[in-house]
Amino acid sequence: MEVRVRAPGKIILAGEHAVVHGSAAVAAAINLYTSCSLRLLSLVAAGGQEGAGAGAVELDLRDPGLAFSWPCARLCEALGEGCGAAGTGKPRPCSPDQLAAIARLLEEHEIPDAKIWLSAGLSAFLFLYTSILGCSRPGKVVVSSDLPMGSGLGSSAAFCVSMSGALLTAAGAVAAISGVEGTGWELFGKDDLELVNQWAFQGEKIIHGKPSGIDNAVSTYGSMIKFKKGELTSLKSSNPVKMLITDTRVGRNTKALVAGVSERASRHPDAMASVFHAVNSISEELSSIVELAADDEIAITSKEAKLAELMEMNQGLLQCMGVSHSSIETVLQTTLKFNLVSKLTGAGGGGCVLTLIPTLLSNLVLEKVTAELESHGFRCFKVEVGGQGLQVCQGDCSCFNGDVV
Ligand SMILES: Nc1ncnc2c1ncn2[C@@H]1O[C@H](COP(=O)(O)OP(=O)(O)OP(=O)(O)O)[C@@H](O)[C@H]1O
Ligand SMILES: C[C@@](O)(CCO)CC(=O)[O-]
Ligand SMILES: [Mg+2]
Repeated sequence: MEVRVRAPGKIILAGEHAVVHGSAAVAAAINLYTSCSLRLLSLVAAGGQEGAGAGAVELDLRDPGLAFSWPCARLCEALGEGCGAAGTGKPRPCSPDQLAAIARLLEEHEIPDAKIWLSAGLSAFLFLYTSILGCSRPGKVVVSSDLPMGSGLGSSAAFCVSMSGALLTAAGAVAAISGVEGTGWELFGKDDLELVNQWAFQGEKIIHGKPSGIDNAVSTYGSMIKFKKGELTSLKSSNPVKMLITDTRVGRNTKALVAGVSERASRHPDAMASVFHAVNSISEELSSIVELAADDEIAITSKEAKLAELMEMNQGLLQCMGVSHSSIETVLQTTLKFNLVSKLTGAGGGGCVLTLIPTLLSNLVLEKVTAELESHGFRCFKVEVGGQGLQVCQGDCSCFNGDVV
């Protein structure tokens, strides 16, 4: 049996970091995906084969170009009781003992120093696989992604959502109920998505430490959402929101940035509470503006001007939180020369920056600003905003553009 799924990355239009402290945030899915294909090997076949791969859980990460294999017997021995297949039951968090056992399993593999940041993703993988399917189900998983990793576009969430979606489908805990017209993709129902989202959140906790849950929610459900304290409101954007994304290519780590903001909040509780409160107001206002129907050029221009101003204010507050970076400031200054407004997206500290592209902006100006940004060594791309969340294609599926097992 082979399952193929994909889960989107995201942009955050307003509210990152403050959302971890209870403020509202607005996020949307983008048309860049992490794809995951999973093939369960039958126990008989796996046991009957001798040599490498027999009776093992294998993971092939195409983008960093690394492959791993853990014999099922070793997983059972290391994880013992933490290893009951719970796929159909309520998602449970990774206990400290389980995490320590997973870390020991990873130490048995030589991960190159330059790719040590992958350990968090590998830990989430081992936790999700063994928690959902148990330790004695041999299988092979291949992951490939359009998303730059560790850049603010939700690569960790897309990884956890696609993995949870594939594993839960293989476990028979969830199943697609409808197709996306004109494509080979199928969608899950609300309850199934909720189960996937809860498992993915447990994976995100391993990677992020203290995630708000917004990234896994938008990757699971898609669309544009307002998210506050775990509660989700779907936003109907009446006009397309066009964003240019600039990847500064400055690597950073969400877990460390989130921890840094929390430390600043404990040093200056009153000041930071005011900052988070201001971000909450910005997200609330931005979410209502997104839903306003603008039918003519004047209305659209005025709507875009309001969105731009709110993004600019949010960027100022992100700077107050200490998560901007000189590369982000360079993007802001460059786009401002063209009267365009930008803000960081995701955890900041480098990574990606959003620039609002007004409907009336000429292609010529867009090309000029892109060329100037790229002259700094940054990478620009345009994305579609607000598409589908988790999708599955079972059987022989030509729509799957990831790598297959
Ligand atoms: N395709 C993948 N394969 C393996 N691990 C991945 C993959 N995508 C993400 N990860 C894991 O997630 C980590 C990056 O997560 P991190 O939260 O720091 O950045 P992000 O999710 O891209 O940005 P943000 O959280 O700001 O949106 C990587 O270091 C790796 O451990
Ligand atoms: C920085 C943060 O707010 C968004 C990361 O995309 C972290 C989170 O909400 O989990
Ligand atoms: Mg992340």
